[in-house]
Order: sequence, then structure tokens, then C-alpha cells
Amino acid sequence: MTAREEPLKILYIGTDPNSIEKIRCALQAPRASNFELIKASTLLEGIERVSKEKTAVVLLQFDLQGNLGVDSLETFCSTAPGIPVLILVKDGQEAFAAEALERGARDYLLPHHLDSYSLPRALTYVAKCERVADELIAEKDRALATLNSIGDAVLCTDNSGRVTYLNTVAEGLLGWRREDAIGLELSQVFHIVDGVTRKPSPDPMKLAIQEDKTVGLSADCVLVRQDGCEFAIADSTAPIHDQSGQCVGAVMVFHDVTAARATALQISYAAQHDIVTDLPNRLLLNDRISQGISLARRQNRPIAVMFLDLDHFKYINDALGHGVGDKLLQSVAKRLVANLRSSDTVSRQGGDEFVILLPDIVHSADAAASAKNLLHSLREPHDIGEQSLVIDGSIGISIYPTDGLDAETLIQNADTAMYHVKTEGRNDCQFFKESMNMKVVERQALEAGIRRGLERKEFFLHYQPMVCLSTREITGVEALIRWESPERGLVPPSEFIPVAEDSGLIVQMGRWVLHSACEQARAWQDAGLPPVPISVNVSALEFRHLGFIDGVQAALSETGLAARYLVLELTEGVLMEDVESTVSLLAQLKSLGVHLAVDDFGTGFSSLSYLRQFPIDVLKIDISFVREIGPVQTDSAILSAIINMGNSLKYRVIAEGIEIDKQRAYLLDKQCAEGQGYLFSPPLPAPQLVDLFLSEPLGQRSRKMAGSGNSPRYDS
Ligand SMILES: Nc1nc2c(ncn2[C@@H]2O[C@H](COP(=O)(O)O[C@H]3[C@@H](O)[C@H](n4cnc5c(=O)[nH]c(N)nc54)O[C@@H]3COP(=O)(O)O)[C@@H](O)[C@H]2O)c(=O)[nH]1
Repeated sequence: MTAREEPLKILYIGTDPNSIEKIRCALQAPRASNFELIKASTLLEGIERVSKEKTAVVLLQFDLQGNLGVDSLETFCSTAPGIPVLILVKDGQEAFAAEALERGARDYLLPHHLDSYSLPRALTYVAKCERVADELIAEKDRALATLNSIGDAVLCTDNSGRVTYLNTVAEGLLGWRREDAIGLELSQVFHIVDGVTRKPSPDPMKLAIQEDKTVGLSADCVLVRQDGCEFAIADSTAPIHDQSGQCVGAVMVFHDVTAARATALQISYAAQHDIVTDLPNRLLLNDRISQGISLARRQNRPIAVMFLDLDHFKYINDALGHGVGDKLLQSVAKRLVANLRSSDTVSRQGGDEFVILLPDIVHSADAAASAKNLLHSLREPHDIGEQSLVIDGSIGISIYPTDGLDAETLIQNADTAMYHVKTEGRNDCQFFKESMNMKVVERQALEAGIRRGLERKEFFLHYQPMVCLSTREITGVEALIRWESPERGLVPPSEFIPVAEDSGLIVQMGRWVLHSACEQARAWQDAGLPPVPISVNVSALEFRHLGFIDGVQAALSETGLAARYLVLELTEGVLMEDVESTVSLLAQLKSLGVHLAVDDFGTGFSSLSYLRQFPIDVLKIDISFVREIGPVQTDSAILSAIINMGNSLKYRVIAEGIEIDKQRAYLLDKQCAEGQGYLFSPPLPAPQLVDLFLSEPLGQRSRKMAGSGNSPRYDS
């Protein structure tokens, strides 16, 4: 026999023999064979029996004389709540029966219901209802347990918008207990606003019911809890339908997305900002420029884009390391932001390049004023750790709509203008001009030509002697690079050196010059010529390059030239750029044994006190002072002062660019011992310089010059 076929146990509580007999007969009838009747005379006995036996239905004999009345019913129902009770009443006791129904009885039976048709039917029906009710309760319990164990908040309302249910997570997020919230208007319990505008968000339940479809919240929705705490939430709200398809309410499932939204914001921030300076990056800038353009177009006014490149930032990075470089970039970023309006955008493009958007200018002159102000503010020393660094910048400016109609063109043209500032001396600003693009193309072609020239070995050296101004004997030789380009012919160094410096090719080029010059000097010595020092020009980028000192050492050891025969010429500008590191680099070079010269002296702003810090051996007076010594020239106080200063510091003092004997005589008279210039010899190829070594003292006879400019030919 299976569990389903087990007879239903029916407990009769009472003592009415008539009823007992009727019931027994009714339940023994063939159609009702699946019942088992058990009996209890008293309520207590009945309670005891149901506690021991699994009872399907209780038949409680209402007996107003005995003690089985409505109170007994209540007692039984509360003691054995899961067992349905049918009351057996006599005819005329229907009023009590009605009260019993109110107090927990499932139904009542009159004596004439105790027949073999009605009684089994009533018992079977009640037992089945109980089973279904049990199953429903179990299912509901399961559903509630599920709803309370999921991570999402669940909130239900009826059709009129009153809360009918909230699960445990919803209780936490709303700050309302279920029992307090149920029956309240949704708006009293669920308060949402737009995270950006702070305006109340539309009621999603109402929407779902009105539109009879699933709806979601707006992306920035914020839930304000009863205590004022706020959570970013995401939700989905759906209408609830009854069996006939009628909408009877709505269910909303929502969850706290505060952390996820914060992470998403962080990711989006990182994608739009520069990691070193925290400034907007190229992506965000392009977006801002595009927005600025849209607005400017509508309002028919200009906007400006500035391209700022720091001057010689590479040296700082190379000499002081990337850590210091990064800190300087951060300091520059702060300085820029502090000196602009909050509506302007300062962005870092990478490296030492910044692009600034000025969306609120009236005239282009406003941009120029802003650029000048930025350059001025940048110059103030930046305190980085123990060091105080000074940096300049070059700014190119492009204006919408004149110089471009989109972000890319405006940035590119501002970059072009910035490049022009660089080529014209740096630390300034310039507006973009259409003609600049031609120059950029030409400059790029020149850079490509130099690169090719280095590969194809199109460069060579000329040598210009330095002489004793009284005896005219050769005291040294300066190596000067030359470039014979197959496409361009002989290109003057004044044209290609700045491009080589700007592109960084000067490092490779300088290494070659250094090696070749040392090699030539050593070859001359080996050939028996009087050993004189050879001078090599060193650009700023080479000097600050990390491998420079090693390169000098390598050139000397590879060629076998003694270090005392090598003079490195550095301009005042190079020396003064970062005095602290200059002192250290010069000390390292001196320790190799090479000599150091200040080239073009007098054109920069170096003060004597600074010069004293440098282990200088030679002072080369700039050509501009020598030029002043013309036929009508009387006296040059500055020239005399420079010579005296050089002599008193025990430097070799060499005057550059001596072209006429009057200049030689004047300089000699002012105690300048050495000189260099066309009067003695132009720069010459190595073999011709040998002839010069072997000839009589230089510059005494009249010499015929063939050609001019950078390639004069000396005809002795
Ligand atoms: N980093 C490097 N720079 C170099 C190298 N070679 C040259 N240069 C620099 O290029 C500039 C132009 O050089 P150049 O055209 O060779 O001119 C030199 C001489 O020809 C010129 N000079 C010499 N005597 C006279 C004269 O009597 N009159 C006159 N008008 N010009 C004369 O002067 C230049 C030498 O200058 P300096 O270096 O200051 O002694 C120039 O700045 C070079 O430095 C290189 O290999 N590396």
C-alpha cells in the first residue's frame, strides 16, 4: 500500500452514541472505505490522540450541556493548528455553528449530513483543502525564504501604488521595516532622485503599471534612504498580472550599485586623464574642443588652442632622472591650471607637451595675453625636493575658425606654430600662419636628409687653426662639421645643426665628430706635426646625454689621443642651463684630463661668479666683439673687460672671427694672446691644414680668398 492509499484518520471527539453510530455506518459504506475512525470522549483525550496519530480531520461534537463548546474548539485549534475541525451540531444550533466557523472550524455538519454520501464527501473535501493549503503555505514559505536570501531588494505594490511587500534587502536599503511599510504609499517609502540634477526621478512602479511593461531606472538614479543615506541603484520594475491577465500591481527588483558605479567612474576617469599630472588627456581634450567649437559656432565667436612644449625638458629628464622629470611636469601642470580660468582646459599630450583650450576668448589677442602670462608664471622656480628648477616653454596658438574647424587641425596648427617658436629662439609664443606649414614640410625633409646623410656618410670635417696673435704660430685647431648632400649640395652647419639638435640626431652626429676629430689629431701627431689641442663643439643635448662622458672616454681610448689634446667647446647657454648638474658634468670631464672652453663668450648672461664654479681652461670671445673693431673703432670697454677677466682667471683667451690685421693688433694690444679667423685661415680639409702647419707663420702675407661663406678656399 502506498502512502497515498493510507486511510484518512478521522477523530471523533464527543460522546453522542447516535452520531458515533451514524458516522461509523457512513464511513464503512463501500464508497467510503478509505477512512479510519478513531474516537475520544473528551477534549483532552482528543488533543492527546492527535499529538500521537496523524489525524486528517477532527469531528467535534458540539455539546452545550457537556463541556464541548466554542471555547473547546478554540483550545483545540490553537493546540493542533494544522488539523481541520468540522463541528457536529444539532438542528437549530446553526447560530453556534456560525460562531464556530468564525473561531476556527472549517465547516459544520447537521445530523442529516452524517450519511454515507455527504460525510465522506465533506471529510474528503476538507482533508484535500488542508493538503492544498499546506502545500500553498510551504510554497509561500519557500518563496519568501528565496526572496529574503537573494542579494537584490524586492518591493511590491498594488495597483493603487501601496506597498504590499518588501524583502529583507529592501528593508535595509529603504530603512523601513516590512510591517511598517506595508500599506503605505510607495512615495513614502521609496525616494529616488537623479544623481546629477537632484530632481525627483519618475515613479518606476507607476510607469510599469501605466505602460504595462518592464521598465528600468535612469542611469544616474540615487536612492535616498529614510535616514538620508544615499545609494546609487539600478532597477527593473515589472507589472504583476492576475490569472485573468489584469494588472494588479508591480514588483521592483533593485540593487545597490554604488561601488560598481564608483569603479565605472574611476575607469572612465582613468581613460580620460593623464596618469602623471592628472590633467585631461588627448581624448578628453578633443571632446572639450569639439564642444567648444559647437558653442562658438552657434555664438559666432572664436576659441583658441595653445600648444605648449617645455624648453630643454629632455636635459632635466636625462640629467636628474625621470622621477624629478615627472615631479616637474606635475608642478608645471599645477602652475598652468592656477594661471587659467576654470572654464579653460589644460591637457597633457605626453612627454613635455601640453595643449590648452581657451573656449571663452573674445579676440585672438586674449589668447596671446594668456600665453604670455603662462610663460611668465612658468619661469618662476619650481621647488622639486631639494632642487629649484627653472624651465621655459614655447607656445603656438591656433584660433577657431581661422586656423581650423576641428580639434585635430587646431591642435596640429598650434603645434606647428609652437615649432616655429622653438626654431626662433624658444620661450615665446606665436600665432599659426599658413606659411608655417611649408616650413614644417621643409624642416621634416631636412631632418630626413640628415638621417640619410649620417647613414651614407655624407658628413666630413674641416679644421680651422687658432694662432698666437704675436708669433702667428698655430696653437690649436677647431674641428667643424660639413655636409655635402647629393640633393642639396653643401649645406651650412647653421642650417642643419639646429635641426639635428631638435631631432636628437646631434647625439649620433656629435659622437662621430668627436671620434673623427680625435682620430685626425692623433694621425697628425703620428705624422710628426707639432702636437696642438683639437677643439670640438658640443651641443646642449650631447652634453646632457647620459652616455656623453663615456663617449668622450671611448673616443680618446679608441683613437689613442692623449686627453690633454682634446678641448670641448660649450656655449654659455649650455653651461648655465642647470648650473648644479653642469658643475658635476664638467668635473667628470676634467677628471678624464680633457680641457674645457666657453664658446661664443659674451653673448649669454653668465656671471663671473658662476664661471668661477666651472673648471674652465679657455675663453673664446664671441665674433660680435671682434667685429666691432673696425677701421673707425676707437675702444671697446667690454672687450677689454672680458680679456682682463679671462687673463686674471688664468684662462687661455681666444678671440673668434679675426678678419683684418687691425683686429689682431688691437686684440694683442689688449693682452688677448690667441685668435682664430679668416685672417689666418678659414676652416680647411685636413690635407690643406697640414700644408698650413708646414708653411710660414699665418696671416702675414696678403692671402687670396676664393669663394665665400661657409666654403672659402684658401689659396696660399
Ligand atoms: N655641435 C656642433 N656644432 C658645430 C659643429 N661644427 C660647426 N658647428 C657650429 O655650427 C655653427 C656654424 O659653424 P661654421 O659654419 O663652421 O662656422 C664656423 C667658422 O667657419 C666661422 N668662422 C671662423 N672664422 C671666421 C671669421 O673670420 N669670420 C666669420 N664670419 N666666420 C668665421 O665661425 C664658426 C665657428 O664658430 P665657433 O664654433 O663659435 O667657434 C657654429 O656655431 C659652430 O659652432 C660640430 O661639429 N658640432
